[in-house]
Amino acid sequence: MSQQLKIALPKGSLQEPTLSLFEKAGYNIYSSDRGLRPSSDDSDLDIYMIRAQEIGRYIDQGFVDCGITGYDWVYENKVDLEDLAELPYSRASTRPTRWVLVVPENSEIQTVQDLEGKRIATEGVGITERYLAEKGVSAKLEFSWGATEVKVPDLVDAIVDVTETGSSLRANKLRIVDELLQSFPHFYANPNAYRDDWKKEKMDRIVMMLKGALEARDKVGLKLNLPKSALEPVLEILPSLRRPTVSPLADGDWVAVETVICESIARQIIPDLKVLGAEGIIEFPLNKIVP
Ligand SMILES: Nc1ncnc2c1ncn2[C@@H]1O[C@H](COP(=O)(O)OP(=O)(O)OP(=O)(O)O)[C@@H](O)[C@H]1O
Ligand SMILES: O=P(O)(O)OC[C@H]1O[C@H](OP(=O)(O)OP(=O)(O)O)[C@H](O)[C@@H]1O
Ligand SMILES: [Mg+2]
Repeated sequence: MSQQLKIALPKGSLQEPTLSLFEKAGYNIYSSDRGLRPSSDDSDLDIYMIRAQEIGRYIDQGFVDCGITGYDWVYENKVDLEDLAELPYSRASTRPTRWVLVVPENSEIQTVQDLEGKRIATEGVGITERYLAEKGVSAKLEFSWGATEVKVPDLVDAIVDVTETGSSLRANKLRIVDELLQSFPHFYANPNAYRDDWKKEKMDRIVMMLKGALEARDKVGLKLNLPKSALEPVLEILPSLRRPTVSPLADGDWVAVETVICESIARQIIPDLKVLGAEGIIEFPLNKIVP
């Protein structure tokens, strides 16, 4: 049988954004709600859906060759993996997940030092232990299986939990005392698997396409025609990610300009270009940007 790459993808919070990133990168993964061994349109891949908390351990043990999981859980599990790329996406936004120490809004606790001898609940016991040791604070740490917000103030004095958009903190009237860690998903490999030429090349190619898809996420392509005399002022207002391509047109007094810009500024720039004399302006979506 031909070789296959065993790859673990996260079940849970990161499942949906991870599968949609793979689709944008060109890999279609066919996953039903309960299916833990999804198939895909790339027969080189042997895919396992595994809880984000455990993926690092399974890569470390060589049960899978590689996988995507949050940096937070690899830090928590203290496993030594080949870190091929940070992939800046999250559950609901493009912001990193933050592990924060939080208390009820009206709590007397203002700093971590106020937690000496107090009780803290968290899913990330290792992350919290290391943080408290760094701060020289000794507190009673309790492992929490989730829904941790409900435990303050009756069961514990503070919790350490992840926040992304902040809506759970607001809904539960909680206040951030300190931030312990920021985390994005990473593509990790087992160091031995990464020494295998075929697997290394396969992983590097997947990482290139994933990064290319993320890079293109909020960018658009822009093409326009211009009288040569307007080129200088136009180049001044184009915040080109890379140098714009300028090509001559059949009419020697005109040039075509092609570039890539952030989608968020297109609505400002396109009318400005028009005022400067641009014609035939085309904005188009991009699938990948590979530098
Ligand atoms: N809004 C978010 N909430 C929770 N985790 C998030 C969020 N955004 C990104 N993540 C990331 O998802 C990964 C898994 O999160 P977590 O450990 O909370 O498990 P989960 O998939 O949310 O399952 P559970 O329902 O048990 O919490 C972590 O690496 C975390 O940083
Ligand atoms: O800042 P936000 O965007 O609101 O995200 C943070 C919330 O997401 C996580 O909950 P999850 O859905 O993973 O459930 P859990 O509490 O059981 O972990 C986390 O524990 C917070 O409750
Ligand atoms: Mg969670």
